[in-house]
Amino acid sequence: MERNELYPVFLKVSNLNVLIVGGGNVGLEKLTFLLKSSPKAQVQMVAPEFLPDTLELAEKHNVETTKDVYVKKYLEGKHMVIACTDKPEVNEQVYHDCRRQSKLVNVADNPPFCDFYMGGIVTKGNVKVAISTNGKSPTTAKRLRQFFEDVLPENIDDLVNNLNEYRKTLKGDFEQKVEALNEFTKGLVNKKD
Ligand SMILES: C[C@@]1(CC(=O)O)C2=NC(=C\c3[nH]c(c(CCC(=O)O)c3CC(=O)O)Cc3[nH]c(c(CC(=O)O)c3CCC(=O)O)/C=C3\N/C(=C\2)[C@@H](CCC(=O)O)[C@]3(C)CC(=O)O)/[C@H]1CCC(=O)O
Ligand SMILES: NC(=O)c1ccc[n+]([C@@H]2O[C@H](COP(=O)([O-])OP(=O)(O)OC[C@H]3O[C@@H](n4cnc5c(N)ncnc54)[C@H](O)[C@@H]3O)[C@@H](O)[C@H]2O)c1
Repeated sequence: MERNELYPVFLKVSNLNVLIVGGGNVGLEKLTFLLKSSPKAQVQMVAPEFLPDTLELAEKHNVETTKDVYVKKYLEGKHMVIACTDKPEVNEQVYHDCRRQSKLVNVADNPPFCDFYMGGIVTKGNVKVAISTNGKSPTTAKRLRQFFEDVLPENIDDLVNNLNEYRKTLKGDFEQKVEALNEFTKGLVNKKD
């Protein structure tokens, strides 16, 4: 069986500068999911035309919208870039410019031109589950997201907060704490270890 070898990370996009090149349907979709997870993400968008919905969402979240065609100067100071124009040659230019400057780049909907993929994301309080199908089926990622939104209990955040409090009350060295926390939570899984 083929195996997903991508390495997931949880980015603090409120500390990172993100550039979205393109302001159409796909730009709106990427911005929507980014802000849904990270409402304080630092984002700039550049495109000659923006959809009214994009402008409205951008304004709500202090996203800078720049009416211009893409040129390399917009990469300055950016940590990661998403390209989603309707011009494949522009998207590829963004990809190559970013690679040359060691910036992480995603050409939306174009897996070979992605250093990273956006995932399906479920958030319940402090708990976040990110889903990837290795770029093979975004529809499956969406359906799995909906499935986990349904099955993850709303009170999962209570467990996290209670364990955080319990951890603070524990005495002893790191290993003793780990042992106590594992003993306390072993009923959550069936495996005996
Ligand atoms: C998860 C999600 C996050 C997000 O967008 O933030 C996401 N796509 C979502 C939805 C979605 N996108 C598309 C459809 C239409 C149905 C379909 O084609 O399946 C649907 C479903 C729908 O809308 O119902 C079109 C599409 N997308 C890609 C291709 C190219 C290809 O597959 O080759 C095509 C075809 C374009 C064409 O035909 O030309 C590629 C990518 N889309 C990814 C992410 C990355 C892989 C994630 C993974 O590993 O699974 C990857 C590789 C790159 C990237 O964009 O990062 C978000 C669900 C959010 C949610 O609901 O929770
Ligand atoms: N809409 C979808 O759901 C969908 C699904 C799959 C694939 N696609 C593909 O993704 C691409 C984008 O789709 P869309 O629906 O967002 O298109 P769109 O026409 O709604 O938006 C394109 C955006 O790119 C901008 N743009 C054009 N030239 C630019 C440049 N030189 N620099 C910066 N921005 C520039 C435009 O101003 C506009 O904001 C298309 O190639 C489309 O075929 C779209």
